[in-house]
Order: sequence, then C-alpha cells, then structure tokens
Amino acid sequence: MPTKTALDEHKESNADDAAIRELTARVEEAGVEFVYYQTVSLTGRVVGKVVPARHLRRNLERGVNLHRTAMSDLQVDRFGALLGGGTEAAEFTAMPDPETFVVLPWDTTVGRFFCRVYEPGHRPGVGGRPLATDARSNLRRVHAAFAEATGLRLRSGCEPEMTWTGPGLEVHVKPGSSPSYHVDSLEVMRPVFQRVIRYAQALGLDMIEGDYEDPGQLELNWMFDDADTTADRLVTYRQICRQVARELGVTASFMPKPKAGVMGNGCHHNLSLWRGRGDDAVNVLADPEVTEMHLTDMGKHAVGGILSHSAGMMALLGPTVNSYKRYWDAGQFAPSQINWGMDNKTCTVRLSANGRLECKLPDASVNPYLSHAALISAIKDGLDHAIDPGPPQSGSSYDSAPSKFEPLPLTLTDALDAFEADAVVRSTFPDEMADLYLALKRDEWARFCGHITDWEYEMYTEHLP
Ligand SMILES: NC(=O)CC[C@H](N)C(=O)O
Repeated sequence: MPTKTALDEHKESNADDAAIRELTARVEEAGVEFVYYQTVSLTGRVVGKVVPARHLRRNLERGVNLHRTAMSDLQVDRFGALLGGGTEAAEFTAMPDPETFVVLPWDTTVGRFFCRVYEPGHRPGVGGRPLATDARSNLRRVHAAFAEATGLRLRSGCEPEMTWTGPGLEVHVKPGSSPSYHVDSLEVMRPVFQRVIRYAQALGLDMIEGDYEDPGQLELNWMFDDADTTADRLVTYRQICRQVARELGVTASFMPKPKAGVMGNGCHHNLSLWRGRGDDAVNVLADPEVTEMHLTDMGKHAVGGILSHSAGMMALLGPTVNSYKRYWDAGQFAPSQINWGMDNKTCTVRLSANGRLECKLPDASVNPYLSHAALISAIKDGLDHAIDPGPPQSGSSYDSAPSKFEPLPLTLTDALDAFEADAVVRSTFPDEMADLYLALKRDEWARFCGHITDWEYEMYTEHLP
C-alpha cells in the first residue's frame, strides 16, 4: 500500500518523443481540433479543460493547469465553512496519460485524455509530487504495490445499471407484472442502446450484452479488464450515457435508488486475480481442473478479506446518502448481509462463475478508483491472513440468521464511521485523501439530515404516526 515515501518518490515519465509523434499524427489524421484533458474528483465528478489541439506537444510534455477547486470538490458546508481547501491561487498540473487518448465519436473534432494530477509546479519524474487527493493516480499506485507484493493483478468487470426517463421511454407495466427482460421493453430503449453501444465500441469498450430490468432500467455490459482500465471505462461509460441523453432529450440517471419498490441501480464489480500477463495469465481463484462452482483457497481468502472489510469499505462502495436506500428495500437483489454464496444473488459476494467474485455492494454512483483501491486492500488482507469467509450462504439472505460478519452499515453516516475505524481500508488512501473524503461526505450527510423530506411531511403534517 502506498506510503508517504512512495508518494514523494513517485517516478513516471510522461510521453516520450515517439509517443508524441504518434499522437500528433493521430490527431492530424482524425481532424481533431480540440482536446479535453480530464480527470475525476474524489466525489466522482469528471473535471478538466479543453485546449486547442495545436498545443498538443506542450500539453503532453508539461501538462495542463487545473484549478484547485476542480479537484477538491470545493463546497461550502451548511455553516458556511469551506470544505476541500482550494483558496490558494497555485494550480495543479494535470498530466495526460498518452495511452488513454480517444477521439469522441459524437464529434470527431474533439479528442480526450485521462490525466494524473500533480501538486502545483510538479510533474512526473524524480521528486514530482502527485496530488494526494487524486483517486485515479492512487488506484494505480495501490494496484502496482499489490502486484509487486503478490505477483497478481486484479481484473474487474463493472455492471452499471441505470434509469432512463423522458418522452418516448415509457413502458406499460400491467399491475402485478414486470417489464424485465421483455424484448418489447428493449425496443422502447432501442434509440438509447444503439447510440450507447456504438459510442462505447468506438471508445474501446468491448460491449458484450445488455438487458432491460425494472421500469426505465437498462444494464449494458462490456468485457472485463485490468482494474485500472475498467475504472477509466466506467467513467467513460457514464459520460457516453450523459451524451446520449443530451442528444435524445431524455435523462440518464445513475442514482442508486431512484424509486422504492423497484430495483436500485447497482454496479456490481466482478473480480478475479491474475498471475502473468496477456494470454498466458492465469486466474488464481479458479482451478482449471474443476468444472462445478468452486473457489481455490486463495479465492476463499480473497472473499474473507472482502467480507471482513465490507463494512469499512461501504462508504466508498455506496458513496451517497441515497446509496443505502438500495439496502433497505429488501427483496430487490441488493445484498442485505455481509456473506457470500454460490451463484446467490442475495449475498454481498456472489460466486458468479468459477474463480469470479461478484461484489454486489457497489452502486452506479461509485467512484471506481476508490472502490477498486479499497477492494485491493481488502483482498490483500484476506490473502495475507488467510481469512476464512465461513461456509457459503444457501438460500435467500433476506430471511436468514445474521452472518458472522459485522452487519452492513445502513446509512452513510454509519458507513463513514466504519471507514474511519478500518485501518486497513483507510491506509489504502493518503491521509489527506481520507480526511477530505470524510469531510465532504459527513457534510453531505449533515445537509441531508437538515432537509425535510416528502415522507416526513406526509407523515407528520397533520397527525402523529
Ligand atoms: N440483476 C440483478 O442482480 C439486480 C441487481 C440490483 N439491481 C441491485 O441493486 O444490485
């Protein structure tokens, strides 16, 4: 896991001359005139700048200045105090990752890079200080340290669900019935999925399948990959959906639980651990000789790690006040207990295929750089200490006895307390990042608590309950 020293000594060169020449040629060939330099703030906002493409060489070598407020999720809390710092003038440096360059399929005059963010005046190289609150760079460091310690890399496939609303997207649901998996429901969504899949493919996501779940709810999946890459792709996917929504004049929502009584928008992470690279890599969670559902001992320890730290990770996997509503509405296939099971959709970890752990806690509002970093630290703890996950849950978790693990935190504030108390999960992040995250999220909780909801008004305006 990264230490202060690892941060100080972070050494990485940016684009070399060959990469610059190759990118310049691509930009010219595609007719790109403008380039977005983007990254993701701690709360998951995509932030960045646009620069005319003729400055590409300078931007690749020297980066782009990014105002402090962009990265610090600057907000004023309910007492008027500034959260997230950021009043000083000096700007951060956003260094583009050359391999992340793409041309936007909806307007090929625009290209895009993901960036790593550095402290003002710093750049990759000896002594170049990465910004401590840059979650994207942190995941890369955490993953690299894990790979160095174990010889393994985490691969992940994210399954974001989302709710589309707007003119033309209504489906007629008979009372007591469900529109799930109906091809008629998919037909209503055709203008949406056609554009999303086409754009996603053009942006390098290998789209594999999709379905219609609850009213307005669509899930479109793409092929799993190295966790760093999958995290970038989830961010890209959400950008694509927002673009499609703008084009069609509808709303694309990744809100975890837009409505009670229907399923929430989960973003299950399907995890596997690989030794080696490329086609020769082997998933150490699966035994190639066994065909029925099983897990290797390493796999069981990885599950043990995830379950022992589920409560501590929860504030990162379910990052909003609304995230927890997914868990209160039992029976909607969101887990209700910290347990695991063979192909059991009611568990926190479902063995979804041999050697593939589906962590069902994350929802569609997740910051994937935080969730994957936390999961790596939990898995490492499980492997280091051979944590036993106990027997798999058989049958529904909704009506069974509590599991041996801590209960799931059921509100954001409980989850923040559990995160603060979990030294393993917390130490995955530089202190500055963990502290800022806690401050931002505690303030989000306080603002929610100060708000009078419709439910309260209906309950208490005339009568007592
Ligand atoms: N297909 C499913 O497993 C549904 C998952 C559910 N929508 C969730 O909130 O996690």
